[in-house]
Amino acid sequence: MLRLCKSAVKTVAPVRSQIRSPVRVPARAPMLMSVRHYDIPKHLTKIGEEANPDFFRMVEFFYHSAVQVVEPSLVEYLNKHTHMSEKKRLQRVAGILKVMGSCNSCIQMEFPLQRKSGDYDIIQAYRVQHSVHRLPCKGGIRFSDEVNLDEVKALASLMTFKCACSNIPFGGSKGGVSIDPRKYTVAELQRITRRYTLELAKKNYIGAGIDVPAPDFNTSGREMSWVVDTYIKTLGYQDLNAAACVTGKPINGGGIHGRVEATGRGVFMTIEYFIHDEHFMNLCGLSPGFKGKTAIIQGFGNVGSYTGVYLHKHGVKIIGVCEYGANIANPDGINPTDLMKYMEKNKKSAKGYPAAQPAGEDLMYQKCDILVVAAKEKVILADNADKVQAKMVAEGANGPTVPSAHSILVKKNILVIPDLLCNAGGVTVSYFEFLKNLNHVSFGKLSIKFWRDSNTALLDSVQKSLKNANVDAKVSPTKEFASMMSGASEKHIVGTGLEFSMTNACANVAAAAKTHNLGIDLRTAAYITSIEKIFVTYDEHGLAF
Ligand SMILES: NC(=O)C1=CN([C@@H]2O[C@H](COP(=O)(O)OP(=O)(O)OC[C@H]3O[C@@H](n4cnc5c(N)ncnc54)[C@H](OP(=O)(O)O)[C@@H]3O)[C@@H](O)[C@H]2O)C=CC1
Ligand SMILES: O=C(O)CCC(=O)C(=O)O
Repeated sequence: MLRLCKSAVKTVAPVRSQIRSPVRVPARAPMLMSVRHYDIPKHLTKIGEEANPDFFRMVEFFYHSAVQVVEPSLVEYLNKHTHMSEKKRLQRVAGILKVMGSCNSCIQMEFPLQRKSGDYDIIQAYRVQHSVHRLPCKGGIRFSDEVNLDEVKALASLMTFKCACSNIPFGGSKGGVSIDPRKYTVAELQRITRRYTLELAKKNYIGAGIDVPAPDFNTSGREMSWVVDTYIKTLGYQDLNAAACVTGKPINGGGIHGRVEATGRGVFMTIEYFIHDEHFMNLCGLSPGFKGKTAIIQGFGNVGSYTGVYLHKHGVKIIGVCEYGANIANPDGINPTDLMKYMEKNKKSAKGYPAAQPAGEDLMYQKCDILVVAAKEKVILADNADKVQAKMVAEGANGPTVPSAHSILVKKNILVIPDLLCNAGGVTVSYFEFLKNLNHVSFGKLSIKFWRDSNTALLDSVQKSLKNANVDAKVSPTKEFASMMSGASEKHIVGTGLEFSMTNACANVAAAAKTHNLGIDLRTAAYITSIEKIFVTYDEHGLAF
């Protein structure tokens, strides 16, 4: 796959490993080196033009396209192995890139379910571990009648690159059960989830050190409770860390404050980062800042609704919401919290929402500043990308844009915040929940009393000093200090930890876009930051026995 073109000369930057600065990282001074040419694998060469490619092929294509840009600097990075010949270094780079692009393992299962009616269904389900370069692997479980092996492989590979992009030390995996949950009773869904978990446990595909699922499309804390309960009561009964076998659990079952809204909150944080970046705003033709901005949200489930809540809180007018079978619009703005309450009471449908008007099928293509796509994959295709009028697209969903559409959006100077960066808030807070479970104590619990006592003693001491100096004053904490006297709460730690992580990831991606002269193409930049980090791991740990 690698071909060496000795004649050409190009400037590229060396691999940056684990940039940790929470603020914008300046692009490194480029280094002079020879260009190598990396060929996209043959089976993917047409994917860039296909109208509706397979999902896994799509992610593979994005990965290999980014490799084409970054491969010379990976070769350069291996110059540090002075004992290796040039040939060996090239072989090592090619080997690492092959491993990184391949899927480690997949399981496909079929099990029976007796329906309430007495009939039997055969349920098909999957779990894919794309990368085990870090363990455990991490990725949600999706319930949808569209689930198939290709989709789960694609989603698992996205998890690999997503975790690396945000410095979350996990490999990538994903699970899916091929059912339409609306067609099953709650009791039936519980039996499906428990049987699925048992199959994962028997096949060694779940466990705190192995593979840790979480919620995704059509699943939530309820299903995660069933997962952890099944695991603890069966194969995990001797495992002290059994509660860490899944994240996104309700608080009472070992969950963490802030996971429910984490993905949407993270989507908002990425929009916030780029909307305040003058360079990228110039490229897409928007004025920096939230003032006067409008947004349309496609998919108002967990991710879309919380993204809306945070955008609204920061003054962005939500002028349209596209939901399955019910598009609604209001040029004066929709209140997302109010809409969430309405949908909760209205069988999760936005139909008939009184504070907005029904809108046509083309709502997604109406003029707005920010389009949030938060429903599912392959929504922006070659034949509708041209219709998108937003200046920014935030990919709350996984894989909403196919490669041919991605090229059209880039040509139109639309700033796309790519899925692997944009929706990483969920897995980030899942990581915090995982740590909480391994610690067997919630964040702050051991130090709260100490901080309260210590700060109270500080105020007493100031009061006494004033008294000794004959100053008659009552020392009392300000409202702000009073709220911090007991140190950081779990909620506070999760909020600030998430912000640190998302901002850092955005800064790394922005820096990679500049270093590699990618202009507005943040997707390639995001893949590059992930590839660089995973590459260093394989180089240091080794890749084959
Ligand atoms: N939950 C999480 O933590 C994370 C989720 N994601 C991704 O975000 C996306 C959404 O997931 P999540 O919010 O959890 O899922 P939910 O099931 O909570 O919400 C999905 C929403 O999208 C709607 N929808 C489905 N198809 C369409 C369509 N064609 N047009 C408009 N709306 C549609 C659904 O409506 P209806 O209910 O009527 O079908 C539902 O309201 C997925 O791609 C998922 O992989 C990414 C990172 C983390
Ligand atoms: O929270 C997690 O572990 C994974 C969430 C997820 O499935 C995703 O980011 O797509």
